[in-house]
Amino acid sequence: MMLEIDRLTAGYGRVRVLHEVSLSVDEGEIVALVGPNGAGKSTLLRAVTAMIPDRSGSVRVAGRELIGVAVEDVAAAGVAHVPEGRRLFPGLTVRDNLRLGGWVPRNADLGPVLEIFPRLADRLNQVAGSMSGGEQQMCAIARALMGRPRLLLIDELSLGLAPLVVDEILARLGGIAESGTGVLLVEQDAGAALEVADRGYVLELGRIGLSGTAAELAADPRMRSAYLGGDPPQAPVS
Ligand SMILES: Nc1ncnc2c1ncn2[C@@H]1O[C@H](COP(=O)(O)OP(=O)(O)OP(=O)(O)O)[C@@H](O)[C@H]1O
Repeated sequence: MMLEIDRLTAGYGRVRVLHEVSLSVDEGEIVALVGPNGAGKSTLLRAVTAMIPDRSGSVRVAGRELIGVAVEDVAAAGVAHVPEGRRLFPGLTVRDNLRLGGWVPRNADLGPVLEIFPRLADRLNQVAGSMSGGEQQMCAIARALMGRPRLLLIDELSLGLAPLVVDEILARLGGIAESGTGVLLVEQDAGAALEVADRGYVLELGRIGLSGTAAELAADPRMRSAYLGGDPPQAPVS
């Protein structure tokens, strides 16, 4: 397993947000984590990356325990995080944003990430803040890939983007996973996430409510009525 979370409890000070959450992401697998606002999805990503100190349970990446280690050790274990809102350096060029993502910036080879996001190749000298939202999201994911992570955590990829742009970016995740990287995708847009994911989990009030393959979740009546905009299950007509 690339990521194995076992009974993770986490929160902020005395407020517990996650309650004994267990989930996994295999090598080369795309796993969607969906659920309502405030369920704790971003908190789960922050707990994996050691950005919040109040954690218990187990978080293992490629077999290595990350509970109790510091943020820099998380990066060294091969975890990259694309946070909500992208957090690019808007005044720096695309090239410099990408180079900052490499663990050894001076030696960073941009080739592999430009292959995944060719659109960035034409914009290397443009300042990141002047690009479209979709291009900025590509830049944020590309920056995270510069360290050749084993595990890529992406928070709200679709935030503020048009559906067609979201589809274009999501379509690239397959290529990233093909190289063996595990992808954990936190997404408000459950329908779009399940289209590219292999499996998924639904987080509700800090607990896993439902899980299964993407096809199972997409067909689940509760999932359809709550998150996929489908009709609620109908009573049988007598
Ligand atoms: N820094 C913080 N300090 C205290 N409470 C926080 C902090 N960040 C988040 N929370 C609380 O933790 C809970 C879960 O928030 P989180 O952002 O993880 O949810 P989410 O599922 O990602 O929601 P959304 O889809 O709206 O981003 C919320 O009740 C939120 O108010």
